[in-house]
Amino acid sequence: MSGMTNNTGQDVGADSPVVVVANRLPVDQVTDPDGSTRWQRSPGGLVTALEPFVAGRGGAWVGWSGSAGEAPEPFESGGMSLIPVSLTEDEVDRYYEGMSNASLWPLYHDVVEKPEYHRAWWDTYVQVNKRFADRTAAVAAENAIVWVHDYQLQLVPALLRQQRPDLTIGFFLHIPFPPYELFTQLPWRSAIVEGLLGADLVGFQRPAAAQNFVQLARRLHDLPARGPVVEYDGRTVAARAFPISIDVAAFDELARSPEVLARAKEIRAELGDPSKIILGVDRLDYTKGIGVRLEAFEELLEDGAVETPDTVLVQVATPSRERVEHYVHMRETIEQKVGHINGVFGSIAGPAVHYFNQSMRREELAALYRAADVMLVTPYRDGMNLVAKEYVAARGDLGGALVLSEFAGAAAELKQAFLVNPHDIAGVKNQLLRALRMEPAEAAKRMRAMRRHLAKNDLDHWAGSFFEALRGQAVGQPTGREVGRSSAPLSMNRGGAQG
Ligand SMILES: O=P(O)(O)OC[C@H]1O[C@@H](O)[C@H](O)[C@@H](O)[C@@H]1O
Repeated sequence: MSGMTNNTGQDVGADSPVVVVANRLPVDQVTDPDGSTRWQRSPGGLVTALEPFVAGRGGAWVGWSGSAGEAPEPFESGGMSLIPVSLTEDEVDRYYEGMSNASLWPLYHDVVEKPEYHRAWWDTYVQVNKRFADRTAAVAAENAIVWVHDYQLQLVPALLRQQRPDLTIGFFLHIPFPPYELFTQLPWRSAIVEGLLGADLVGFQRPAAAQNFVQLARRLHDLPARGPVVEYDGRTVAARAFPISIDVAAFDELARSPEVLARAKEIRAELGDPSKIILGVDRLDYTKGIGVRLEAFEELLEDGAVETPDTVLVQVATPSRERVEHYVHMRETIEQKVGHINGVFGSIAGPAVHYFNQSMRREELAALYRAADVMLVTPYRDGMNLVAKEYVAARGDLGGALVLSEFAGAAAELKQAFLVNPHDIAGVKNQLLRALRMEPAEAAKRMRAMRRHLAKNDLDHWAGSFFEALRGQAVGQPTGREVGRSSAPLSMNRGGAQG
C-alpha cells in the first residue's frame, strides 16, 4: 500500500483506513479575480455526509477533478487526502458524457430518453474504472473499508477485489436501478452485475431497486440468493435500501437565520408581492419533468384557474452536462416553452415564469424555499430528490406545500406531500390547485409530519447506517479473502452476446 507521493515528497493518502471513491472529488477548482486558482469544498450533500467518516480518521477520497488533462498531485484538504484521477478529453467524451450519461443515466431512469450503446464508450468505461480501482488499491490500508459511489464506477468493486481481497467494499447507487426487463437491454449487463458483486454490500435508494439487483444476479448468473443476500464466489453480497437524506438540522438553521428570512421577504417584494409563489429547483435534466410543470401551469393560466401577476412560477434550472446532446435539446425545448408562456401571460409588471439557468447559493435557495407557497417537484424518475427534502427542512414555520412525483424516491418517505403522476397533466393540475388552496392548518399538519420523519432520517443516519451494515456484512466473510483473488473471470471485455 504505497500511497501517492506528491511533488513535495509527501506520501499523501498512504495506508488510509477509510477510502471513498466517487466520480468527482469533494472539491471544485475556482479561479479568483487575480487569476490564481484554489480548491473549494463542493456544495453537494455527499461531501457533507462522508466528511465526518473520512476526515479525522486519516481517510482518503479518490475522484476526478472535473477537468480533462493531467491530474493534479494528491493533496490534503478538510482533513482528507484527496487523490485525483486523470481523464483525457477522449475519456471525458466516452466514459463520462457517453457511457455514464448517455447510456446508463437514461437506461436507469426508465429510458425517459433513448439510451445509446457504443462499444468504444464501454471500452473506455472499463479503462477508467480500472484506473479508479488502481488508485484506490494504492492508498487503502490493509483491511481498509472502501465505499464506492454511483453509476459511473460500477466495475470498481470487482476490479478492486481482484487486487485487494483484504478490503471491505461497499457500493451505493444514488440513482434508480431498473427492473430486469429494462436492464437486460444493456449489451454489457453481465459485466455490470459482476462488477457490483465485487462489493460486500450494495446499497440502493429503494427496496425495489435492491430486489431488482438480486433478481438480476439470480436470473442472469444463476446465483443462489436468500432474501436480500446473494452467494457469489464463496462470499455473500447483501443488497439493501439506504434512502439518502440531507443535513436536516443545518438546513433548518440556515432557513431560520435573520439574513435568509429578510431575503425571503425581499424576494416576495421583488416578484411584485404575488399572493402565491410556485417554485421549481432542479438540475436542468430531462428526468426532472420541468416541461410537465410548465405545461400544467400554462393550462391553469389558460383555464383561468390561476392568474398572473397574482400567481407566479419561479424555476431555477441549474446548468448540467451541457455537452450531452439530450441536454442541449431539452434546454431549447424548456426555454422555448418559458418564452411562449411569458409572451402570452406576462405583463410589463413582470413575467409569469421567472426562469434562471444558473446555480444559486445555498442561502438564496433557502430564501426561495421560505418564500415559496408551493414547491413543485415532478421528476419522471428520480433516485431520491433532495430538493424535496430541503424544502421540508427549510419550512420550520410549517408553511408551504409540497407537490411531489410518486416516481421520486422521496415519495416513499414524504407521504404527506401532494403526490402526482407526472405523466398525468390533469392530475398534476389538480394537485397543484389543491396545494395552492390548502388551509394553513392542514398545511401545517402535513409539514409537521414530514419534518418529523426527516428529523430522524437525516444524512448522518444514512451514512452511519450504511457503514454499520457494511462492517456487519464483512464479519463472517472468508478471512484474507483468498477466494476473491482467484475470482471468476470478469466479462468486462466480452461483447454483447454473452452479456
Ligand atoms: O456529476 P454530474 O454529471 O455533474 O452530475 C451531478 C450528480 O448528479 C447526481 O444525480 C448523480 O447521482 C451524481 O453522481 C452526479 O455527480
